[in-house]
Amino acid sequence: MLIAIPDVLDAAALARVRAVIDGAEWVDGNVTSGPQSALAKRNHQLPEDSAAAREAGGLILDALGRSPLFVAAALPLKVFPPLFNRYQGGEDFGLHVDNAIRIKRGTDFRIRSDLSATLFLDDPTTYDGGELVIEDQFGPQVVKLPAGHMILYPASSLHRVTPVTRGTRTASFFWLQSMIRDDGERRTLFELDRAVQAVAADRGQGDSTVVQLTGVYHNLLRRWADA
Ligand SMILES: O=C(O)CCC(=O)C(=O)O
Ligand SMILES: [Fe+2]
Repeated sequence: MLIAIPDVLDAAALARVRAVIDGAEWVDGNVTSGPQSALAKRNHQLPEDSAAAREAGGLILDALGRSPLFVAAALPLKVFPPLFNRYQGGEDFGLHVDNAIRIKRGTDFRIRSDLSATLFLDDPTTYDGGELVIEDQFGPQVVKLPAGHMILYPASSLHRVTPVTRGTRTASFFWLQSMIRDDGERRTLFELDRAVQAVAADRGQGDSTVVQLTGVYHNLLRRWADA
C-alpha cells in the first residue's frame, strides 16, 4: 500500500531543515550503496554521520511523532535515522530494491525494512523529472509531492527515481520496521482505524459500538504486533 502523508513538515519546520542541510557538505551518494545499487545510483547525499544529517533527521523524527496519520499507517517500531539526498544535472536512481536489513554503521542498531519513505523537500515546480516510480501490484505509481509531504511504500517494491533535468530535487529518505510486518495486515488495521475514527466523529468516543470496534482494533493489534 502506498500512502501519502501531507504536511509532515509545515513551512517553518521545512525552512529549519533546509537551513541545516543546505549549508552542509554533500558527497557522492554511492558511499552508502551496496555493489548492485551503486550501478544504479547517481546522486549526492549528506554523509550518514554528519552533524547536519543528525540534526535535520531529528527534526523530521519529531515531526513524524506528531503525525497521527503516519503513526496509524506505519505503526512504527524502529525508524532508521533519516538520510538526505539530492539529484541535479540529469542525476537519477535506476530500478532497485532496498536492502532488507539496515544496520547503522558503528552501532548495534539494526532494523528489518518493512516500509520505505521519501519526504520531498523541494517545490515540485522548481525541477523537472525526479519522479519516484514505484512498481506495485497495480502497476507503476508515479510520485512527486509538494515540499514537506511524504510517501510511504512497501520496502519490498522495486522503485526508481527519474533523471532530474532542470533544477534540484532534495529529499529525506529512510526505512522503518513496523510493529506489523505484513503489508496486508497493516493495511487492514489502518482501514479499520480510519473507519472507527469516522464513526467516533459521528457518535462520540463513548458510543458503545465505537468502544466495541476499538476493542476489535486493539485485539487484532495484540494478535499481530511485534512490540
Ligand atoms: O530519492 C528517493 O526518493 C528514493 C531514494 C532511494 O530509493 C534509495 O536511496 O534507496
Ligand atoms: Fe531505494
